[in-house]
Amino acid sequence: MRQVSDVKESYEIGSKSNIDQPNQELPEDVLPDFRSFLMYFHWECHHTAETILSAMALGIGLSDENHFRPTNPGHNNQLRLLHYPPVPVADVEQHLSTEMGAHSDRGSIIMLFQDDCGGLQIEDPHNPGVFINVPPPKDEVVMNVGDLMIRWVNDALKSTVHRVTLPPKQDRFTGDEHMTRARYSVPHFVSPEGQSVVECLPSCADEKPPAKYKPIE
Ligand SMILES: O=C(O)CCC(=O)C(=O)O
Ligand SMILES: [Fe+2]
Repeated sequence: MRQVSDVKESYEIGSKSNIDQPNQELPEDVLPDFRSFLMYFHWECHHTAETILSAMALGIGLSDENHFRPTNPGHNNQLRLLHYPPVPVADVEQHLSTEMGAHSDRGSIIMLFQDDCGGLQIEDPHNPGVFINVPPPKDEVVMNVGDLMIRWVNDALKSTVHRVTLPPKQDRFTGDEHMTRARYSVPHFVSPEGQSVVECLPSCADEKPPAKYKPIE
């Protein structure tokens, strides 16, 4: 079997109340204000996520727009800083390395901030195996539905399979060595509390379609 390596570096932080995954703090004198800014940004992202979750609750027909708040209070969220360092374009074209392989994210919803490099793709839900470019929107956030949310809503929403690959051809490399440009992205993963039971919402299941997934904790 040929090994395909994912080439990236990441740093993650979450709520200080998450004692199962304590933050690995950088010393304050190494990057002054880094910690406090990241904590501020983490909670700003969560507040925006709460608004999105409220819109989703109304969109799927719940009468309580705050339905997802008690199970998603933010203490199990993760803010991930991602750096995809330059790699030879030929390695990616020959499938010796990839930026990030195809996957769906686990939690409730995911908000993704990215620079202008491009390379993010989603799988066409109607054509498995066919990937579509998601051009980097300026000053916008890309939002994905996570694997736990689809259990709540009984597949009324889909969790998006996505991957990161080479940017479009005209912008694929820099320099004589044909290296990719460094890419930076910041996903914020919103996940339910560890003790929450994720089970099909009554309004999303009747005989047609019945609940497709068992409750999980
Ligand atoms: O870097 C990106 O644009 C996507 C990151 C991602 O999908 C992830 O970290 O799960
Ligand atoms: Fe992802």
